[in-house]
Amino acid sequence: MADTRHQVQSGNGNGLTAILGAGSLGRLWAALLPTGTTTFILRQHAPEEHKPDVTYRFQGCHGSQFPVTVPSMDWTTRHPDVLIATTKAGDTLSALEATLPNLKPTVPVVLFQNGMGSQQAVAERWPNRPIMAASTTEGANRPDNSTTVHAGRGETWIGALTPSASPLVTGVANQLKASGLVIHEEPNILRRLWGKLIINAGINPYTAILDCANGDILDAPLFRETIGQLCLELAEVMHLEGLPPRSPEDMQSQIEAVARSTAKNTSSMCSDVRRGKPTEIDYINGFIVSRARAHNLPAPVNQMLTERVKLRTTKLHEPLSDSPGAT
Ligand SMILES: NC(=O)C1=CN([C@@H]2O[C@H](COP(=O)(O)OP(=O)(O)OC[C@H]3O[C@@H](n4cnc5c(N)ncnc54)[C@H](OP(=O)(O)O)[C@@H]3O)[C@@H](O)[C@H]2O)C=CC1
Ligand SMILES: CC(C)(CO)C(=O)C(=O)O
Repeated sequence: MADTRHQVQSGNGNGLTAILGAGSLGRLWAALLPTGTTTFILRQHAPEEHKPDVTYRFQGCHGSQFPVTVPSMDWTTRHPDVLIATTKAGDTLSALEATLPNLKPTVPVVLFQNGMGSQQAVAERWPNRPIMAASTTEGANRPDNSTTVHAGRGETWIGALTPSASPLVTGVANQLKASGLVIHEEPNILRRLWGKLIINAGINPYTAILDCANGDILDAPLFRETIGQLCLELAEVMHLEGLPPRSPEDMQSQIEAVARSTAKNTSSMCSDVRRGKPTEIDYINGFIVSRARAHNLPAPVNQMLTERVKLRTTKLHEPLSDSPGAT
């Protein structure tokens, strides 16, 4: 008899995971899930356009390396049991708009974005679909186009965002556990996402503005002079959003502890700015500003950090006034 423990109840029972977003995190999952059980959903171009396999070298946490080849999705022959969305927060809604018409309405969708706001937008757009969110502390990056590195082992929590997702969380968690990564079912995923949001709000913008590694923010005057007020703003907004009380001092200690324990890391936001990519600031500090505004509350430090990160992204792309050809 077939072992169905790792199969999601609503799917086709083939254990196929479709990954929307063939970036660092998507490639991490594709490398670690069993060979032949993943497929990448690439950007939609012309329907008849041939989409190639995605090939790269994967480097595990302890330096082991192996080649990975993942076929791109062919909707005419393949039907996934789970779709995991590993696009950036700002791309997720439009990527799903293009993809979900192909996906059976009972197939669970798991959102892996950092920050907040994109998950709610997806759950509100498709309230009858089984939508879940995941919060992960795994770390992956791509030093070049053909290499994906598992930079740090972490854990992943998965929980339901829409009512029809609740009975499917165990099946999805079991399917993803075949990767060997640590997965937990999370009954209160929004609380878990807020927990990560606090860390990202207190580290990422500082590293992006100061163009430095996580640990280097700790002695920087910008951080020292504003982190107390930032945590006060976070505590006020979380209180008004009905989350369990957290003291600003406790949040600050946690932010500083993570900055110390990841001292040599380049944060995702600093890395985005350096590469000239859009950042997720609107879903981190920008999200706090918009929730504060909804409660008629000012959030000046979150606002200032959001503006300065945006300025930094724009500035990097402006031609220098003394560059050749500038007018
Ligand atoms: N990397 C990590 O360690 C972690 C990442 N996360 C979160 O996971 C999310 C993804 O991060 P990460 O993998 O680093 O980001 P990447 O930028 O490396 O990957 C995102 C991928 O999505 C692709 N994409 C964008 N739009 C579409 C679309 N419409 N259809 C198909 N593919 C699309 C991008 O393609 P293209 O390059 O062509 O734009 C890119 O390959 C982020 O929200 C991040 O915060 C969370 C925890 C850890
Ligand atoms: C925790 C932290 C800051 C680690 O670098 C992170 O999640 C990120 O870079 O986005």
